[in-house]
Amino acid sequence: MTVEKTPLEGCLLIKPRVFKDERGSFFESYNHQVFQKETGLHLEFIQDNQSISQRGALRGIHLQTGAHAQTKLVRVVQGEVLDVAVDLRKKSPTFGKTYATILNDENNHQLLIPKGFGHGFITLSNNAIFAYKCDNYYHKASEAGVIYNDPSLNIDWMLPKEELILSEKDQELPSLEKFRS
Ligand SMILES: Cc1cn([C@H]2C[C@H](O)[C@@H](COP(=O)(O)OP(=O)(O)O[C@H]3O[C@H](C)C(=O)[C@H](O)[C@H]3O)O2)c(=O)[nH]c1=O
Repeated sequence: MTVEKTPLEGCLLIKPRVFKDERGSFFESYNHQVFQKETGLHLEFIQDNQSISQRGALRGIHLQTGAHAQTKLVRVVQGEVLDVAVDLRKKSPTFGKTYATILNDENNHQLLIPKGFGHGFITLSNNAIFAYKCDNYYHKASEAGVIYNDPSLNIDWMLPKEELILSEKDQELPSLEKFRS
């Protein structure tokens, strides 16, 4: 696997080595030893999540705060999403800055979303199976987030507004400014 830095400190783009033959393809979606060696990070992922979304479904921008903050290693098992990491670390020089990349079942790319980052994605394929590893357990009371279309984030979600499908919760998330205050 190769590991590429992004403009946001700690947010890494990970490209696994894919073996293809006449039957199809194979790759190690996670190897603890290789991950530690290539990233230099000593993380212990303790919860795996999976969500299935239809085209236009936009989940985010979410994070857990404080002692329950999570590092996430995210990927697409099937389909395609635009995945977005938002630096919400209040003392970071890149606070409010975003990094977006296409994750799909062709490139098999993964994104490492550090603690303190907001995370969201929009589903671009008819359906998408999204899987990710977390280094801290779900803790509802620690959930926070920022509204997906905050103008100061300037995220191009690629689909027209009328195609977007959001949860009630996500439609009521605060602005970046409110999150920061
Ligand atoms: C995240 C989570 C949720 N749940 C329950 C809570 C709700 O009853 C139901 C759906 O939760 P929610 O609507 O928050 O799911 P998503 O919108 O996919 O949330 C995720 O979306 C973005 C992209 C993220 O990065 C986060 O991991 C996570 O916030 O699953 C659990 O039981 N455990 C969990 O770890």
